Amino acid sequence: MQYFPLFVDTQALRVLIIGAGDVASRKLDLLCRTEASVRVIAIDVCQDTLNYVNQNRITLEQRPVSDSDITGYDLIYLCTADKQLNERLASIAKRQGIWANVVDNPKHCRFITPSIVDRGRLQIAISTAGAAPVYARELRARLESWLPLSINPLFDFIAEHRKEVQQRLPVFKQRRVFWEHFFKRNAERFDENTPEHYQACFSLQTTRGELLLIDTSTPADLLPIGAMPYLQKIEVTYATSPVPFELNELLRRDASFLAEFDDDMIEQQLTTGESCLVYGDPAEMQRLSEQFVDARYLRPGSF
Ligand SMILES: C[C@@]1(CC(=O)O)c2cc3[nH]c(cc4nc(cc5[nH]c(cc(n2)[C@H]1CCC(=O)O)[C@@](C)(CC(=O)O)[C@@H]5CCC(=O)O)C(CC(=O)O)=C4CCC(=O)O)c(CCC(=O)O)c3CC(=O)O
Ligand SMILES: NC(=O)C1=CN([C@@H]2O[C@H](COP(=O)(O)OP(=O)(O)OC[C@H]3O[C@@H](n4cnc5c(N)ncnc54)[C@H](O)[C@@H]3O)[C@@H](O)[C@H]2O)C=CC1
Repeated sequence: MQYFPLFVDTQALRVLIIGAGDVASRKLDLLCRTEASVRVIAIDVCQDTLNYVNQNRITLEQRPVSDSDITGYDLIYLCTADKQLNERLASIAKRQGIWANVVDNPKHCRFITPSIVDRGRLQIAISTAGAAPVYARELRARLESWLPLSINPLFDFIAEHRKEVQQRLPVFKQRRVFWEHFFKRNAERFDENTPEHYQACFSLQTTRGELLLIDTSTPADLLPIGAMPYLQKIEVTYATSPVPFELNELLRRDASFLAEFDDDMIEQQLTTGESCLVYGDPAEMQRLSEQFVDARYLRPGSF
């Protein structure tokens, strides 16, 4: 990974763009959506750039650039069609510790501009490490047609309710399960049902069944004493190995046994509020404990 994606806070970010042609104006369109302060220095200025000046979004100096302009910024975009000029200014920026983007030369770029899907709080940045910007653009177009417009208010809704979820569900794992359920139920759209889905996930959380995992290396007499009440709640036991007599004795008489199952079956059972036990080899139990974030993996000393 030569280029590492990160998301920069643009409040108080100072940006300088040299050049105001087509390419500069594409970078400007992106930057003007942010909270950064933007200055442009260029000899010829396209209409797009002038529009931003008229809206007081940017400041413009219509003149040739000089070396002394390259100071006091966080980011600089070098967008003239003069390769040598771009490179010279990039090396000045480098000496000053300013991050430069040279539009005609990735080798001199401290960072590159991704193709961006901008949906409010949801931002998707795509890069091909400079190999194929047109592919990045086409992938963006596909993602844009796939994501519903209402994804913007959805993420505003989520951001507004994040605190409430933290307060109502004090355990980290509960919150993770809550949000997993929420996205499964509500998907990516925001409509009149979204608040209902949100509320329903709180009650799902409380009625969801317990998932217990015991591996074949744990003898029944070494199971933690605190696990006994949970074992008594088990309605279904999924076992890939024969369940030892001593463990069987700890389970309810009416619990059913199944030797064949998959993750979806377990999930369905838990969602309907039934508690399950899975008994099998340690590697499989480890996998399940990662797959089901709310599982209790019972091992000696685990309570
Ligand atoms: C390295 C990078 C540096 C940077 O600019 O930050 C860079 C470099 C160069 N681009 C060139 C050409 C084109 N670039 C585009 C388009 C985009 N270019 C963008 C980013 C980047 N371009 C960075 C890498 C991003 C990545 O990792 O993929 C996008 C994503 C973002 C944006 O610019 O806003 C935007 C799509 C936005 C969108 O629509 O979503 C088109 C198509 C078009 O114009 O429609 C063409 C013409 C077709 C072609 O040549 O491929 C040339 C050759 C110039 C020449 O030959 O003279 C160079 C220089 C070189 O490769 O040496
Ligand atoms: N990174 C990218 O996405 C792409 C990069 N390019 C490259 O970007 C470069 C710019 O392309 P365009 O915007 O089409 O060029 P352009 O010629 O339309 O614009 C150049 C701008 O630089 C200004 N400029 C030139 N010399 C200057 C100086 N000494 N002081 C101040 N301003 C000066 C001009 O006044 C003009 O505003 C080209 O080298 C092109 O190969 C082209 C396509 C995509």
